Amino acid sequence: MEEIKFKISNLNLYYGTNRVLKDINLEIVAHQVTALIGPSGCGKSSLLRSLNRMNDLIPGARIEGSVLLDGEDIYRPGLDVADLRKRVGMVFQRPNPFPKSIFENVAYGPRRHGIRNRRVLAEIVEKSLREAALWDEVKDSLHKPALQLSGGQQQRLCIARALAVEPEVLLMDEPCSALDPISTARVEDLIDELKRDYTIVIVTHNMQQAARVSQYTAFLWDGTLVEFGETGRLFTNPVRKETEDYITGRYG
Ligand SMILES: Nc1ncnc2c1ncn2[C@@H]1O[C@H](COP(=O)(O)OP(=O)(O)OP(=O)(O)O)[C@@H](O)[C@H]1O
Repeated sequence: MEEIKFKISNLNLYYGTNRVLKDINLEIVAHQVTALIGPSGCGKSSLLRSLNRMNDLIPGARIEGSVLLDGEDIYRPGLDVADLRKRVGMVFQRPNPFPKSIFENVAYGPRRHGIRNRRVLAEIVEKSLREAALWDEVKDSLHKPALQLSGGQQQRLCIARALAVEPEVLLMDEPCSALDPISTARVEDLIDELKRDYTIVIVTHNMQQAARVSQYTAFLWDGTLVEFGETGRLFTNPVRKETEDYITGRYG
């Protein structure tokens, strides 16, 4: 039986009076990649952000319904949001390294969680950079400014930074949209490897990318989850007409 990492039930999200997610019911399978697709403004990023409560940072944002992580409601009163975001890490559209060295970017999270020992930090940095498939390129320049890396390297650095606190889930919001095709291919290969150890949810505008990297796909339209299923099936044999029109490029 597949393990369910997130169980999203009757989720509504409002920004002020604007309801942008409508009665979403969705289960995210552990150790698989789930892609969120749909036209611009349909609520993909909002749904992604509701999985680690990043929407809490938006004034006027409010949710109804529940999101269970390993069976526990992440919106329950008293939940430690910092701890939640340690378990559910995030990588953004544009690589956003800190203006510090490569080493310090990756060591930042572990330091914040109380790790001070230099040798332990160095081990975490190496392990995370290896996992993000960046180690070989930067091992001799760990103290160089991160902002001197190429865009594709910076995005892998941001993935390493997210992995350094040992999350269980990685949320990726269009992680390749600022990358060239070669860097995109590297990040896609990486996503495939990372699913062994992590549960991944990725927002993408690129349907070929969704088809390449994910095992499950959710198609959203105007805040509603129109169709969800195994990626191969959804792309070859969509049940809903809206899905078919979208994936064949008839709109969106
Ligand atoms: N910070 C915010 N404050 C108010 N409304 C917002 C905010 N962020 C998004 N919205 C609105 O919520 C709706 C869903 O936006 P969201 O960014 O989740 O969609 P999306 O599918 O990720 O879009 P895109 O593909 O263009 O990034 C849109 O109508 C958008 O205008």
